[in-house]
Amino acid sequence: MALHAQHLTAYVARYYLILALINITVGASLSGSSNVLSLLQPYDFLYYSGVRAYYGGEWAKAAELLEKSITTKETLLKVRRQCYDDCAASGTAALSKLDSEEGNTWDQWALDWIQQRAECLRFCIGQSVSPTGQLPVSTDIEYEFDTRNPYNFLQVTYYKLEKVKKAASAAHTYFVANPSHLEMRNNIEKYRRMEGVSEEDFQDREIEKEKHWVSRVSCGFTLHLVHPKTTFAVKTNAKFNYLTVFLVHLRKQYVRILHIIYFLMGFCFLTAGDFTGAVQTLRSFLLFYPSDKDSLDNLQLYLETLGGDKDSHDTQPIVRYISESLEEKKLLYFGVENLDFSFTDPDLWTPEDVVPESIRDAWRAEKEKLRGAVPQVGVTLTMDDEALNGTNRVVLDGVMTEAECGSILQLASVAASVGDGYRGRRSPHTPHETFEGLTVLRALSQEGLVNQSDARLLHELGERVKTLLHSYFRSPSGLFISFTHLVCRSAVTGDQEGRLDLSHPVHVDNCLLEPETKQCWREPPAFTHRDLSAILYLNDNFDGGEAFFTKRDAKTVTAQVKPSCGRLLGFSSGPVNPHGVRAVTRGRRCALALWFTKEKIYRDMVSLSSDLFPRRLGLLGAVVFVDVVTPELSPAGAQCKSVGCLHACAH
Ligand SMILES: O=C(O)CCC(=O)C(=O)O
Ligand SMILES: [Fe+2]
Repeated sequence: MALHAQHLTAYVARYYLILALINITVGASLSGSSNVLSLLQPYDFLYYSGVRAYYGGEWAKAAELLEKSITTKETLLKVRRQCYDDCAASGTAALSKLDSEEGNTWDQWALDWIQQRAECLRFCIGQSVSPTGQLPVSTDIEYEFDTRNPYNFLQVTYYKLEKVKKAASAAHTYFVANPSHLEMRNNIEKYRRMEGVSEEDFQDREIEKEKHWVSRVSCGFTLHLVHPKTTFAVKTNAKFNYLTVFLVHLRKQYVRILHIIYFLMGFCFLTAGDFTGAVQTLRSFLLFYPSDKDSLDNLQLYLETLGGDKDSHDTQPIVRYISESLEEKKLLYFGVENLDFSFTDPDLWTPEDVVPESIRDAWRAEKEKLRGAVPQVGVTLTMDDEALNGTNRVVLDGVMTEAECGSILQLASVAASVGDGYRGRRSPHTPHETFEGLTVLRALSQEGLVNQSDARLLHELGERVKTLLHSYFRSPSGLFISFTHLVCRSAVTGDQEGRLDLSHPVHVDNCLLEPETKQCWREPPAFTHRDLSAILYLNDNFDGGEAFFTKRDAKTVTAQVKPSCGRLLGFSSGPVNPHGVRAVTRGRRCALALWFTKEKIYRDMVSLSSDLFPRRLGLLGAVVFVDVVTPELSPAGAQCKSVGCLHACAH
């Protein structure tokens, strides 16, 4: 448990601070209220106290406090959910006004709705949770609980208390989330051999909570958006428009969210067969992006399906909002042009003719900067789980433009060195194809050779894919880019006759698949930290090369995907998704493979910030040894792919 000694030092200062806070709060509240002690206490405080007892060898106390921290965290979540449900109705009177009110007052009613709901939530949560318990916990604590570290402490604690059944269960719970933890694996083996321990004791205590890890955006009537700093709900009816506009109005970064909302909303309405809703959503989207071709085509299609336009959309308040906003902007730009007034337009949708000609160039440049931050316009869902006949799989189209595919293909031909990424082997998977790979790091380090804006695009694509998959799979925890690899496979001309092999054999991205036993071993040399896989395809001018999924036998094909520019195949990296690539029998197939992790220590430092590229390059020169090897090819212990293991690899 040397690991914890490091963590502990970091906690000490915060621990005393929290302790002081608790004393103050409890002391103060006690004088005013008698039941304050029955309120939920901060679970981080309980955890720190438990860890302290652990290091003091006070095993019974440690067990009690650690358990309490776990149950308190759980209860806190339940309370929040319950309050959220209980408060769903509050403020709806204000909400109903949105439809009937004329003029400018709709945003006040929207604000009213949000405020009433917030007040209801605050009151409701305050009934069960102490004021300090309501404070957000530090990211360290989140990390501890996300990685199930409390169970690591509990395992030893129960062992010391000679409660081996509980120890076995804690060990197993920890191991499920940390399958490469060899020490815990050994411990589990030891527990297995112990008298009084049976197979049923190896219970995953977190299984109920984890079940909700990946769930689809349901097409209910309220869309819950969880932003790192805010949680809010958007009604998927006419009022939806008010809210999004209101949010855009509030903060420009919500523009990013707006795209995702519209994307998901359109999809939701469609799957629910509500074409009127889909038309409304599209119309709203087109107000911001009037020339988005796909949306215009879709609108046409939906209207045909509906048999004409029944609603007069001019009466929609969002239309009024836009026209009023544009009038305001005209005035503001007049001020910028004539009165030495400064105004930064947060909206990407402002039409050019609103901006005076004399400042249009500067305005365009500014807008371009903003545009880089926008994840996606015009992305469509092509295949979901059902179409792909499996679990946690998706195909999205329109993720890249033709021009972007062209830039990355160009980058591949200039910079990719033969065999790079697979230990210099020209043909790591099959002798009938040559293989070229380029890592982001290499792209950046080839200054002069590689156009830096292309290299930057490579990085931005990673962020774009992350945003899309994160929202599609609705992972509550953060996702980090773990590795980005630009890969081209070329058929060797004259060597394709009678070919029966694959371009990439069937494998699972985060464990070692053993088709005979249908087991998948989540252990090195597999890249066990990978949680989500994504392949962003760049071209289709080749023969063969379809990606496919199989059952665990690695033989029974369950779905197939044909690559094309801007098509994104996303799937969870685990054993539900064995996959491979069919032989490329003519031409060159290029794709950007990306892997994402929930584990911060495995994040790709190169991908952290495009702004930091030049500075990081120097820093990261030492990480050039980063090498990509496929799970089935890499020798045991050859993994050194993140700064997390830099120390181990450096010497
Ligand atoms: O290129 C593809 O379609 C899949 C590649 C793949 O599975 C991998 O690199 O792990
Ligand atoms: Fe793969």
